[in-house]
Amino acid sequence: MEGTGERPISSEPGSVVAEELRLLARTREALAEARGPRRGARPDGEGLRALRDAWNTAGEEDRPALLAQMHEEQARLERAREDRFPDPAAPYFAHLRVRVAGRTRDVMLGAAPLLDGKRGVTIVEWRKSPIAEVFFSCEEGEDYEIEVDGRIIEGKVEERRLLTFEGGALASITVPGGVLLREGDTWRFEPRAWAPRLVDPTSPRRTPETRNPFITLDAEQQALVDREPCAPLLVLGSAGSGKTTVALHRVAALRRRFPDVFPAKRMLVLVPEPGLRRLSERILEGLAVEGVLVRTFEDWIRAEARRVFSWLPHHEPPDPPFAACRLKRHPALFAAIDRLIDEDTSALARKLDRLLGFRGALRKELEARNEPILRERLQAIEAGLARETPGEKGRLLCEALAEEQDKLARVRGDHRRLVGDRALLARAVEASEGDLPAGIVEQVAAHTKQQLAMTSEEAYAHVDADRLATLDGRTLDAGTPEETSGTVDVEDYAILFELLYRRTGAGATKAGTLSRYAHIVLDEAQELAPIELRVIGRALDPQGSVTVAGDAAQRIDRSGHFRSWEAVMEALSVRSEPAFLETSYRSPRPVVEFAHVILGAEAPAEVPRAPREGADVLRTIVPGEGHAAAVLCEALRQLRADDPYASVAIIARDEPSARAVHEAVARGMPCRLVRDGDFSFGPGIEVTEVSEVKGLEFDYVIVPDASAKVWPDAPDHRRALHVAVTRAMRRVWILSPGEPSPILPSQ
Ligand SMILES: Nc1ncnc2c1ncn2[C@@H]1O[C@H](COP(=O)(O)OP(=O)(O)OP(=O)(O)O)[C@@H](O)[C@H]1O
Repeated sequence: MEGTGERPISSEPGSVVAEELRLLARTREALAEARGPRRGARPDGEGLRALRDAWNTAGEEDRPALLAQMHEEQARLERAREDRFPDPAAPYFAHLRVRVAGRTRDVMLGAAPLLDGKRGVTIVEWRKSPIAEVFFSCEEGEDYEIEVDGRIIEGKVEERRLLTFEGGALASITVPGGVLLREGDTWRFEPRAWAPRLVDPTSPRRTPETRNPFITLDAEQQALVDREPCAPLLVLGSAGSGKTTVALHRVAALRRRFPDVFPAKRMLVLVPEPGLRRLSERILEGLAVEGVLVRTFEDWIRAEARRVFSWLPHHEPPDPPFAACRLKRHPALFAAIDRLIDEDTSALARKLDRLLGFRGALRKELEARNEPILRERLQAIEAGLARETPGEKGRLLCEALAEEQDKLARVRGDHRRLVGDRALLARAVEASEGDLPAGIVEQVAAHTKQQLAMTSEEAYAHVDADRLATLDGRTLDAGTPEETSGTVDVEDYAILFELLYRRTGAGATKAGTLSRYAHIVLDEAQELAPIELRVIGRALDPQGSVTVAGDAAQRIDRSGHFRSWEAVMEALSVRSEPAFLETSYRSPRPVVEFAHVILGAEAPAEVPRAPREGADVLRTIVPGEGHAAAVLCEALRQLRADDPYASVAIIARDEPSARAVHEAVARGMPCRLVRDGDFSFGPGIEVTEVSEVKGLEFDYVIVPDASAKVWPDAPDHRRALHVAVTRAMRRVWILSPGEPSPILPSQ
């Protein structure tokens, strides 16, 4: 890029404004020229040229169709050209002035690039360009090095400014020590920093030693831990009130006091996410408990199902439809299972009726013709009917069932029918009383059909294996809709156990048995569906006990099947009055109060007690994602200096948002994108999504995407935001790029 040839900007506000306005004017000129006349875009596409040629040689009858195609192509080209240009109303959001090889250069950062050497205008894409990284990672006056096309380029940052626009006009410019704000035709200087100072001034800095402090349980918690070993325990309470702590301390206490009744191998801790699995393992380790199995529910039931139903396919679909997950976990599926079993039983009853009718006919026949073969048949039937159990019908039914002793094959057939038979699926929809949409039947049936279809490897089993090998070593169906073939959904495992139980009254097949435990901890139990809870209940020894911990306000499972805690305990086949923990230990008072308001109508009547004071929740609104990235990097850089051993979680709404934020922040500083619970539980910056952080905690929590678009006002978004902010042990920062989420309390 060429230098502007202008004097470096002085700190005098007028000259800064004048220079930015000049740059803007030049940019708009460059933009107008680059975009060209709006109508009649140049026919620069190959496709359009080909269509024009075809038009010249086409007969009259083909021309209308060709014309339509040409219009379409033209529109496509125009769209493509439009998309590549910056928005004239706000063409960039940042200005970087660097000195490279003795020359000064101005680089603007925006969503779309623009280059006009003649006018000295360079706008780079902030997400991709190497020079944009300098803006995010360096202070004014710092030297930098970047790699461009394999070459190292060195330079020095001279100026770094963030800009905002309102109604197409420049509205603010950051300058050292503050910001210049336009007010009508004049500009005013306001002393304030770009980004808020996140450090919590009320707590001492973290040191490596201040992690994992030893906890003394309060009297209420201790009483729960000391409960009768065989009594079930339901422990409820708001976020951070110590539910996990109590559940795991109870495991330690049972191990310590009754090692023979509760051997480690016969104790199971089930959690919803891998992050909480790892944290629970660490806490148990801290309590000197070894050998207790800690699993996510999915991992546990997958392993159980694969052992008991050895014929199961080995793969789960990479991207299963939400409809299947929703219906398969819905309590209304029980109605479909009932019908499936009933239909089968009535088929057997019909068979029996025929048999009884046959006996009557045989008797009459024998009276008429006294033939030995008829006598033998009648004797055989009567012998069968006369065996000692109450009621002929019931006995015959049992016999008929016993005939089909291969229960395994039966469960397999039942399962295929249940998830593939439209009439049975429709029964579930009907039983849901409007909760499940009618269209879900078709979606699930189609998904099942695809799952039962042969994979390409099976279909082409007769072809040489090396001819079937793909270049990237993946399966033939990978990345195609056929990759669902030959798979089983994770939700099917609980259904299979339910069917097995209905058929056999037990959880065993020839291949294996559902494991049994002397004690099971169920953490974040609000996330489990009744059909899943029933399997867990059956995995409990008859004398075994269970600790259930949860908080209905934190349920973020998208399929939303939680009804009540009574229903949870009933599905587990245990009874216990709930115990409530009243004190929020994790977060300071301002965070607890903020999180309470976020819940809206679902908030409990009382704000949880929070004995610890702390810093206010910070809130920042910026015009867009580019600004958000710049402000985030600035604030994090400062936080790293202020509290270097702190753990910082940037918690986005979902995975795509977490990826985008990570990509942006990683331009400015080291940070990790965390998936599958791979948290460090130590100092550093980690970017993740809400569903990953259930049950976890971090010193600082940043919600980086708190806009109306990403967090609309709906109960599930409210609960998810509540979960995100209640992870904070010190401070919360809510950053809204664009219009803030309506969930946020008014300031
Ligand atoms: N009696 C106590 N005194 C001090 N700190 C405690 C006490 N009980 C629990 N804590 C701490 O409070 C934090 C939250 O505890 P825990 O994770 O058990 O809460 P939770 O109710 O399971 O939270 P969530 O619902 O968010 O999963 C932890 O850091 C824990 O060490």
